Amino acid sequence: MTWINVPDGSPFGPENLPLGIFRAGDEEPRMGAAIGDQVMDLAPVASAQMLDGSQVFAEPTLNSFLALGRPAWHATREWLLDLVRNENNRDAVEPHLIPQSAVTMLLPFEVADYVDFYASEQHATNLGRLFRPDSEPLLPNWKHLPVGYHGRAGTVVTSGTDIVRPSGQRKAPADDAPTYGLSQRLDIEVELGFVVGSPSKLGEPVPVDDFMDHVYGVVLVNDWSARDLQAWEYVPLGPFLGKSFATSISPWVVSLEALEAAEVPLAEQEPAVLPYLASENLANYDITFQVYWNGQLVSSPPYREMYWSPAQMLAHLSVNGASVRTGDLYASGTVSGPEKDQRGSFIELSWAGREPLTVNGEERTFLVDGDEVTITGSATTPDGHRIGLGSVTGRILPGA
Ligand SMILES: O=C(O)/C=C/C(=O)CC(=O)CC(=O)O
Ligand SMILES: [Ca+2]
Ligand SMILES: [Mg+2]
Repeated sequence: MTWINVPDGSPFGPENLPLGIFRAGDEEPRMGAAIGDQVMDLAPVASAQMLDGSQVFAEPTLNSFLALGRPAWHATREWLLDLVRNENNRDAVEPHLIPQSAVTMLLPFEVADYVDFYASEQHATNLGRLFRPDSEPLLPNWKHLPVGYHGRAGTVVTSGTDIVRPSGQRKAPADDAPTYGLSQRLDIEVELGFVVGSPSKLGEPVPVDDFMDHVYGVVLVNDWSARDLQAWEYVPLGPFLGKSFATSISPWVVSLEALEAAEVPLAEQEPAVLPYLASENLANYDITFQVYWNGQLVSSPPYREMYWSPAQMLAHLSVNGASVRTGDLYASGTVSGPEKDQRGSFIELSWAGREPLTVNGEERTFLVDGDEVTITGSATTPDGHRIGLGSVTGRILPGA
């Protein structure tokens, strides 16, 4: 409950309170919390209350806040919950509520390192069938470790950024030689991204049970993928230019504390994992995404079906002693469920172009210039409230 007007069905009810960076007019960008259709401007509220460390709310990225760690994240959440629940705060807060329509949302944090996993069994099986039709779809390592690769942090962009169609080398199996040109198989990947707050030390793996100490929250991710570039370049070192041209994230970072109400146990893993990946407390999130292609709903991938938990991903990416930094982003990998209308990429939805979709009356396989894709996602908790992640959107511009 809250004294603030929150429209029915809003992704940003009073239990959620995600954080982001907004710009109002020509003022300096700073931190805000989403509540209903409004942004709470945190810096003036915190400084009027002489809150300890209130200067972090005036910064143009979340990084300083993220570096504070779990006790401070928790205290901030308690403070925000009290602000929105307790009507005594109305006079202090109301002047600092700004309509979201009046602000521009920016990239919420400076991305340190970016890692992309491959944690959906359905997606990995589908892509195995499409990319490697003559072998077993799941490679022998897949159920022993969360497969991933290091991506390009500098090309992570915020929702609303236009995506220029990339060029590169392509060679279909039937072609004699590679050619250079614009990607003809531009695709999306629906993913959940985990945002690291507290760093770890070089040489010290992060134990699987320490996930909550390091990860602050989540964002929506669209890992744009040029399938023709990818198919030719990826053996044996994995994705490179087919993925690195742009990755879009949503502007609001939803805290793990808010998402806790939507936790579900991880499904049993068979074969059993090695001890550094094992824990009694492995959880997943009951989040459902929606994919809109030029406004038409084409898929609803379910996160709860993911094979690897985010805690296992963090334990694995640091097990060799690699440290994590404030602002690291690691993405789950494409989220695909068992049903056709739960697939998280167009290569799967159109079965590599062989089974076109009908989008607003037109046949579609991969993205054409001018197309716009919007991904939304939310969890409904057992007590019936909704924790929304907002949306991430991007439009394809012609390449040069
Ligand atoms: O199976 C492959 O060769 C590669 C598949 C992907 O596109 C990898 C990827 O980006 C990971 C993911 O999003 O699940
Ligand atoms: Ca991906
Ligand atoms: Mg990408």
